[in-house]
Amino acid sequence: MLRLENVQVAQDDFTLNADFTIDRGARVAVIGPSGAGKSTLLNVIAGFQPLTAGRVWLNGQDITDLSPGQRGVSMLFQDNNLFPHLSVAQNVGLGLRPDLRLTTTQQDQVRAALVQVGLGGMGDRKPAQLSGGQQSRVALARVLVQRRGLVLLDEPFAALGPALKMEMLDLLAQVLDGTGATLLLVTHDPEDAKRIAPLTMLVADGMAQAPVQTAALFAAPPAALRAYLGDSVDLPRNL
Ligand SMILES: Nc1ncnc2c1ncn2[C@@H]1O[C@H](COP(=O)(O)OP(=O)(O)OP(=O)(O)O)[C@@H](O)[C@H]1O
Repeated sequence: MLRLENVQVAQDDFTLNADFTIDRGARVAVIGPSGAGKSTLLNVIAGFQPLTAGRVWLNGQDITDLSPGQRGVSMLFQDNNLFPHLSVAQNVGLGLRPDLRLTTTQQDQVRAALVQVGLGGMGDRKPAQLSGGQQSRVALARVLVQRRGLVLLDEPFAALGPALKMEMLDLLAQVLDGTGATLLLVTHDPEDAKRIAPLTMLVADGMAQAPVQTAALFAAPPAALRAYLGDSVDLPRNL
């Protein structure tokens, strides 16, 4: 279980408050206007950004003062964060050991993660020798290989076309089915939320609200969500 208890993050004129609980194994989409604090929220949970007030709990442990590496949390950033001079396998291996001194078992884990995302046999390539979709798969494999209980994805597939993005979301769901990890997925696309996340959290007006049922939220969006979605909620699907 992830618990943000009276959390506040303040920087310059920006403030984000959060007070919510997410059950272990839940899948939550994080949606809201640009600049509302979605990335900030993930950074706080991952330990990359300090709190001004409050505590963060993960499975009963107070992780507020732990470094990112000690938290049992994996985070995937918007740009995939692949290193062009390293091979695909090395990029995945970084998830296990930043110095890449992998044991034979860890090398096997890297190979298995690459197979899992459909990149078996491509470990020796450089990222530039892969398509955009394949590069996203490498980044996902790096998250998988860590086998952490909480996975934070910050618009991971935003650069992909619709079909490829759906494919990646389905792959992600399949992988989470296997590991039982909790997911927080930042997205600007309501369809992403509907496809993968039974719960959705709205971040708006300085507040990360408690997650609610995705279907119910989009069926009757509150004012802040309506303002963000604009008319797009009413557009026919084929437009
Ligand atoms: N490194 C930083 N230093 C100072 N302010 C920052 C920094 N990064 C973000 N901010 C500010 O913090 C606020 C929240 O930004 P954040 O990136 O969390 O929003 P977001 O909801 O993820 O936006 P987007 O959807 O555009 O990615 C914004 O006002 C932004 O300008």
